[in-house]
Amino acid sequence: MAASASSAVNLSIKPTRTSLSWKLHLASTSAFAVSPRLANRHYPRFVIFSMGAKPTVLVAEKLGEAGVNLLKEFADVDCSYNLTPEELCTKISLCDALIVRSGTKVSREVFESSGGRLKVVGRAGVGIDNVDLAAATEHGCLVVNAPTANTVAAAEHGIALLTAMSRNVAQADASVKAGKWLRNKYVGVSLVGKTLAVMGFGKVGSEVARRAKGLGMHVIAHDPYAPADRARALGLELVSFDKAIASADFISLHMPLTPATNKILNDETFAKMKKGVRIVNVARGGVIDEDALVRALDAGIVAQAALDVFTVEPPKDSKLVLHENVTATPHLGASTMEAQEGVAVEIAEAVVGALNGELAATAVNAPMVPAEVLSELKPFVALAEKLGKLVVQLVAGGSGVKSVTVTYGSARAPGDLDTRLLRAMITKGLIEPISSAFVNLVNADFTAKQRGLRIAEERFLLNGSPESPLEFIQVQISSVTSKFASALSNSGEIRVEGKVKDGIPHLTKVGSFEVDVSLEGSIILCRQVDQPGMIGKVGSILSEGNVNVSFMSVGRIAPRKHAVMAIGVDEQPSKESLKRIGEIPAVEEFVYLKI
Ligand SMILES: NC(=O)c1ccc[n+]([C@@H]2O[C@H](COP(=O)([O-])OP(=O)(O)OC[C@H]3O[C@@H](n4cnc5c(N)ncnc54)[C@H](O)[C@@H]3O)[C@@H](O)[C@H]2O)c1
Ligand SMILES: O=C(O)[C@H](O)COP(=O)(O)O
Repeated sequence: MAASASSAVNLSIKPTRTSLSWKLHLASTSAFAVSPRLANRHYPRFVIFSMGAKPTVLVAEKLGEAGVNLLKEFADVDCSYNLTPEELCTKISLCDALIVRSGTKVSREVFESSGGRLKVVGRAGVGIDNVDLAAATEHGCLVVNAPTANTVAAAEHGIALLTAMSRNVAQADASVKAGKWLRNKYVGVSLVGKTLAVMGFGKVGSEVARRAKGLGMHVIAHDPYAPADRARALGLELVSFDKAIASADFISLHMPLTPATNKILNDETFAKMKKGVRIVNVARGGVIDEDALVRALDAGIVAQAALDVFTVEPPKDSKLVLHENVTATPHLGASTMEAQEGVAVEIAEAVVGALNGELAATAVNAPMVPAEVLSELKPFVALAEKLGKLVVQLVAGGSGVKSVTVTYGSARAPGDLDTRLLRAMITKGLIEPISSAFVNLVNADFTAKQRGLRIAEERFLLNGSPESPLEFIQVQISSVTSKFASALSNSGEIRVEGKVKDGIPHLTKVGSFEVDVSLEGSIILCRQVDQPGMIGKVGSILSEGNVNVSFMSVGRIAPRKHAVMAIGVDEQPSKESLKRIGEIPAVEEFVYLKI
């Protein structure tokens, strides 16, 4: 894969930020006290941590007690319900995490108002259409949800609405309470033998399908992304959208609200349905054009509708809700005691895990990297960030970094190496030293794109054992000038390469020079005429300046020609020491790099 140029971005070198703010990096220990139950998980941790204080979690909607208790073991928990948007924006700057259900709009303003402190939004449920995901990602805020605990509750509510609607339970109940006895008016329709089209064959849809089959219905499903074998396993057929809506006696909606599903039931699609079709919606109100549904009900195309969800919740002065053939519930799909306890625990664990650095399995806007993959990539993650940091400091001020190529040398088969994490850390290394941006796994790709920085990845397939995921990582920046000309490869790119040795990241190549210096502390790269006494001269200047040398390595093209010396230093040399190194006659160029 070749790197291709994209729009220019001029990155000026600024001092590296000291991180009083949250950091995203791998660490073996946790910054926060964790409940024994959570501490038992042995994941490498992406610590997004503060300075040892307990994090603050704002719970903005009622959450099951078990979840709140779990959060309290780890964080200061502020349960403040029914906040206005303005109150939420004010409070959020004091919070590290926010937990909501579907009733709170987590808008761009919320992320902007957080001043960078908000690091996790937990959605205690499935649908994340009330969270501005793009804004979350841009602000480096992880969004996690609780996708499984309310599935059965939602499916049961779907079935409850289906059966209640077909037998007019709600309308009949209201009439009895009004003192009427209308046995002829409320004659229903049977379900057995009728065709039910399940639209969206995911978690809830498949549970509804299973239950509807138990009621003797003929079930078909439409889902462009569902595997056919999952449908076959339940003994039903996946069909096209048009076939589903045209052949159904009942339609049950179970797809997420996305730009593609927004108002997917509209005048045009209602016109294609069987006259007298009945519709259940426990997904999201927005998948139906509500005005069109009123028209379809009035025209008798739709005989009845049972709705748990609405475009605007709660609906106001809604003709639809008041329609006599509509049964409405106030978004109760997930509202069983069992589901709410389950969701609360599921989201509390996800939020605590995320605050504590684990890559959440239910992350919505970040790659989900399995724990085993994380574990084996851990030393390479550190290498990736350090190489990124190093290479960008080799760029001469004023050169715009546009195009970076990362080459992974590995004996693993292509496709058997998940590089998203490594790419994110290289991006972090490239961007953070030269900007005030905070880059993490969530926003790395976005931040790179926003800066017009294109990062192309290549694989170099090595012979040998694929036991280790990687042999080396090489990072190249093209179309720039370097402040250390020896870092340029023969083809003119700034190039550095590194390996992991005994678990420690090492720099092993600079331009065409082989070196070997551990990437701890900082580094002086120095090009000189290869001659005796050079190591001693540089070493004594550093020791006179009280700078401890941790590592030294010389790479040369041929004896007595040019050599590049890489010196690892524990302390930052003074300007005077650096000046004296530059004045050694055989030294042709040198650079001091912070890592
Ligand atoms: N009423 C409630 O209280 C309640 C409770 C739980 C879930 N929900 C909602 O139910 C919906 C489904 O939840 P889930 O947990 O089953 O989600 P899911 O992700 O498991 O399933 C959604 C399915 O919809 C499919 N889909 C996507 N686009 C589609 C399209 N254009 N046409 C047809 N299918 C499409 C997906 O492939 C997926 O299989 C979500 O909108 C969720 O928010 C509501
Ligand atoms: O998407 C969901 O999980 C459901 O719509 C439930 O929403 P709720 O948590 O607001 O009940």
